Amino acid sequence: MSIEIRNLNKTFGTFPAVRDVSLKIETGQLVALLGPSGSGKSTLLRMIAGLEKPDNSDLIQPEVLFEGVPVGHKPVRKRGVGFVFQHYSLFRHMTVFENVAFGLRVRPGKVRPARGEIDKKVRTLLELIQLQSLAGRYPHQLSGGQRQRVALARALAVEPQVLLLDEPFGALDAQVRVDLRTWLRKLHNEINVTSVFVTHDQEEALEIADRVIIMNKGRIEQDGTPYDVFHAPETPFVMGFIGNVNIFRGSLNGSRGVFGSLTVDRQNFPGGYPSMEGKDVPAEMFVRPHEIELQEKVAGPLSIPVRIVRVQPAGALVRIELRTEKGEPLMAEISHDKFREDIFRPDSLVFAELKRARVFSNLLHR
Ligand SMILES: Nc1ncnc2c1ncn2[C@@H]1O[C@H](COP(=O)(O)OP(=O)(O)OP(=O)(O)O)[C@@H](O)[C@H]1O
Repeated sequence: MSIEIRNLNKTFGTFPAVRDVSLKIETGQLVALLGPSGSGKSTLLRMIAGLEKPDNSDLIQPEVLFEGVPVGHKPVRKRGVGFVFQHYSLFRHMTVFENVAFGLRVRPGKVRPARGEIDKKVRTLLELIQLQSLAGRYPHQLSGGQRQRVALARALAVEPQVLLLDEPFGALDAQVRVDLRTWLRKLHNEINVTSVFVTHDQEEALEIADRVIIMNKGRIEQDGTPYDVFHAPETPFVMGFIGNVNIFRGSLNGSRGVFGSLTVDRQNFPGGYPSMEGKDVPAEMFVRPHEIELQEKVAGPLSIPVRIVRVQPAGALVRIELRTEKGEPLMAEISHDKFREDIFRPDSLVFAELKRARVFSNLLHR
């Protein structure tokens, strides 16, 4: 089922938690709402669910449509939505099996499946979440990750048209989160229910979502594939929020930018550069650590002399902490192969060549 929302706003008192959000989600997509704490993700999700009413006035007429049909007037239980929350409380006095069966058993007589059918369905779901062998256990006899899987099976039992997940793995420890997100992606490939999940964990969003919607201060900053938001960030906020980044503050004078001791020219700039006229326009240059190459000699116009402060070789890439002549910190990441080739000793002087950088003018994006 597709989801479309138009002109959603939500103000709490005078505080605008969600501002003018419109978007369309295709059937079967797995979409992540990603943003820092307080950016409005949960509020947006709750409005899609019907748990929160969007602002409505003569000027703003919000709409939530499922498969093109407005559902704004429908209460939560009639929207065909399945939920999984961070602290989803399973019924403590019910077994795993009974928890999953619950939503079907409480259906009114006319639409309640027969007992045998419910049993069959629950068994299929337990198989799907790979907990068949724990059907008779009670929630307190499960790990946190197992409990969240049961919560998901319980949400799926009533065959929701849309699945909404609010930080579903937020309360779990790091390794369990990693396992569960791989598992959730696989599960989604099998069942293909249109799903929206809220997270503040960028790795989680980039790894499992088809599409990532980045929110900041109640607005959508960027809406794109994981590849796009990582490699082609459209705003300084997205550039700084996704992945690690070095930021150089400076200014633009037409086609020339000055960032500390570095002067760059739009003509031979390896990355995005805003085209704008004007003098001394405040700007920021963003460089990812893996887009810096370290050399013994100066190499090209985007080469800065730096001193090595510290080397952290424990990881997929070697992280090298640097300091510019002006004392500004800079972080580079190089491969272990490269690290073996050259001599990178703390305190030695090398040149950091910016292989790719992106300039954003503060005026254009604020
Ligand atoms: N019922 C409420 N009453 C007043 N303010 C609220 C209410 N619900 C949310 N807010 C405020 O709205 C803003 C957005 O909250 P929301 O929970 O949507 O953010 P979020 O991006 O999901 O954050 P988090 O990741 O911390 O859950 C926050 O500043 C929050 O304090």
